[in-house]
Formats: sequence, structure tokens, C-alpha cells
Amino acid sequence: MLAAVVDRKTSLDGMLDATNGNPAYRALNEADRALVRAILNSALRQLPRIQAMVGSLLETPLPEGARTLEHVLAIAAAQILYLDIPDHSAVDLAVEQARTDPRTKRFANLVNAVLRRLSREKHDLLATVGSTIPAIPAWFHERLVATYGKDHANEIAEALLTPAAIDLTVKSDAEGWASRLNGRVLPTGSVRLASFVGSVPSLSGFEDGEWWVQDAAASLPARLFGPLAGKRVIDLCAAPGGKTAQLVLAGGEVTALDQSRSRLKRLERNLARLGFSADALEADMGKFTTGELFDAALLDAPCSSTGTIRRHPDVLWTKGPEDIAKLAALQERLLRHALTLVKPGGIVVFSNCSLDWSEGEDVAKSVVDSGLCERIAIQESDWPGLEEAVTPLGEFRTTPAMIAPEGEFSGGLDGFYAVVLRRTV
Ligand SMILES: C[S@@+](CC[C@H](N)C(=O)[O-])C[C@H]1O[C@@H](n2cnc3c(N)ncnc32)[C@H](O)[C@@H]1O
Repeated sequence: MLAAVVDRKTSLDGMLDATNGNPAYRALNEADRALVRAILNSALRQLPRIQAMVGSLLETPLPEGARTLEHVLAIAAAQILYLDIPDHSAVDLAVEQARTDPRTKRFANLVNAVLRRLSREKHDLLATVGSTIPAIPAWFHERLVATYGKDHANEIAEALLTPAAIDLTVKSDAEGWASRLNGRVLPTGSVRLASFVGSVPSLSGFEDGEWWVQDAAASLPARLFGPLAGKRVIDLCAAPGGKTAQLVLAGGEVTALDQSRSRLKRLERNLARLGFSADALEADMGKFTTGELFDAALLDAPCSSTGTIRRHPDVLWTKGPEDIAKLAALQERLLRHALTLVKPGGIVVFSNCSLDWSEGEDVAKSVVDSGLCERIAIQESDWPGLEEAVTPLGEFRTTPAMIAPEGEFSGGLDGFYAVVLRRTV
């Protein structure tokens, strides 16, 4: 599975899907599945450091094309270095795996020797090689440094190593839900749960549809519309519906459009649990036209998702600079089209969960500069506690290094971009 992510850019979520995922994974019991997920997530989060530490123990570099061998070593190293698994079990399993695979058979002794040394020297290695190089691939680190400067880039890289907290968007009474669920109200209005193991659906309020899981940063774009009573609103990339639910909650008459039938079905299920309704529409928004223009539109566009690496560490390996360039071009096309779907004077909020300015700030600038719309600046004074996320131009830019941890509550936000645009022509 590590090879599928790193070498073939396969999404981890797809392979871990309980019904359509990897058959060997699906055959495991729940405890073993959890272990597989923990190992893969650690390996993917720390891969550049793992590779550097393993590399420092090799007398000669691994032969060209020894990818399977690299992956066997990385999976064992993730357990030895970062997980609470007895080192000897990780070593024995890796040696057995190397022996039984014709591609790695002749390296079984090397696997044994390298991993035993890694186990002996791990404290030194973690303190030296393992903490001095960024845990993210070089291309991504370079982009972060170019955009955010070295210090913030390194803070982001470090923040990506901590799994995201569970945040809830509540229908009402955030303080009450925070006290009932051992949470804390964030400046976004979301409720952040203290470290939590268990199943979300078993929590109070889930069955009754009182809240839904949504990263605090992901809740910002829809909040930017304010009250929507009496307004016709279209959510153009709606599924699985976290933001649609917010638009309904704000009182809008909402059309939820998405091109994926299966994701739209998920949206319908999610809204039903919350007791909300919206017109669900399966369509490619780039081709969608309407007789009656909308008052407002949300375009939460498809993106590289680099802002969600804390929960999806595979993104570091499945996406690259070429994908980002393609997605940025697609977003600009979709945003220009979104503006044609609202009345003149109507509002479009454009957002996505990329950390890359080429998918956010640059897209908005290009569309604003072309004269189709104007930016309505977000005011810092309206968002106490979130001032650092409001840019000089009045847009939202969140990163995983924002929101400090507090007591038992971890910090961090997904990387998100959001801008409010008013159609001018
Ligand atoms: C980032 S997700 C949206 C998340 C959603 N707004 C939420 O808050 O739950 C992007 C969605 O856009 C949809 N999508 C991508 N391209 C589209 C297009 N051309 N037309 C309609 N939907 C599209 C995808 O199917 C996916 O569900």
C-alpha cells in the first residue's frame, strides 16, 4: 500500500475504504486495520526523515530500482522510530517480508542488519538526522518557503506531523456542546474536542443531528455569507455537504450541486441526519447554466488538498507541482463561470483547502483584475482571535501552524483560502 501511494499516486482513503478498499486490508479485523492505518500514516508523515535515517546507515546506496526494498525498510522504520510496537517484531516481519518477495529476497540479511542498527541507534538518529531535515518532500518545502518564508514554512511542516483534532460545527449553543462533549469553542465558532478515541457517531448529539464534523478552517467560507434568509444560494462543489449544511443553517434556500453521484448521495444522507434539506443536483458546474440567477454562490473548488495533510498525509506523495498548476487553471475557469451564475451585485465566496497561493490568492487576483468582480474585504474586527488569518487584502488564509494548543486541546487548522467577491458586471 505504501508503494501504491508513493509510486503510483493512489489515494490512501480509497485503499482503506471499508467496502471497496484493498482486499488484504479489508480481510483484517478492526484492531489490525487500525494498526495498518497507524503504520501507513506514520510512514507517509515522516518518509523524508525515515529515508535519511535509513540512508545514513547504509554503506552503499540501495541499488537503482530497489523500490520494494525501500518500502519494506520504511514500513519497519516507521514502527521502530515512531510507534509503540516492539522493535524486534517490526524487524522480524520486515525480514520475513523481504525473504518471501522475489524482488527483495537477496536483501533479507541487509534488511535485518540495517533495522537492528536503526533500533540500537534510534535515539541518536532521531535527535540528529531525524529532526534537522523537514519531514515533507523537498518540492513542497521549497514552495512553502517561497510563499510563507522560512520560519512559517518550518512551523507548517512541523504542524503537519500532528494529527488534526476533531472539530464540530454546531447548529447552536456552542458553549453548551463544548461543556457536554469536553470541547473548547474556537474563534471560528466551532467546538474542538479534546483528544478523543472512539467513534464519533456514539457521541451525544450525533443521532439527533445537532452537529457535524468539520475542520474549524473549513467552516469559515460558508460563515462569510452571514445570514441568508430569503436568499437563493448555490453550493457549486457541494459534496459531502459540510458547507451546504452551514448555508441551510444560515437560512438560505440552497441548491447543492456536485458532479459525483456517489458523493451527492453522501451529501443527501448527511443533510437527512441533520434534518436539513437542499435541492441536490448532479451536474458539471463548468457547464451548468440557470434561467434564474442566484443571490449567492459558494465555490469550494477541487484543489490539491495540501491544507489537509495532517489528516491525509498521502497528499504529499500523490500530488505534485504539475497537479497544482492544472488545478489552478481549472479553478480560475470554474470561478469565472461561478460569477455568471449570480445576479449582478451577487456574492461568490471562492475557497479551497490548498496551502498553495497559486490555487487561491493568485486565482482571485487574476479574476478581480479582469474586472468581473470586486473583492469585499474581510474585517479583522469581525473575527476576534483569528486576526492572523486575515490577509492585508482582506482574504482568509489559514495554515496548520495557526491556533495555539491549549491545555488538553491540540492546536492547528487545515490550510484554507477564502475570498468574498461581488459580481460587478
Ligand atoms: C473540496 S470538495 C467539496 C467539499 C464540500 N464543499 C464540503 O464542504 O463538504 C470538491 C467537490 O467538488 C466536486 N467537483 C469537482 N469538479 C466539479 C465540477 N466540475 N462540477 C461539479 N462538482 C465538481 C467533487 O466531486 C467534490 O465533491
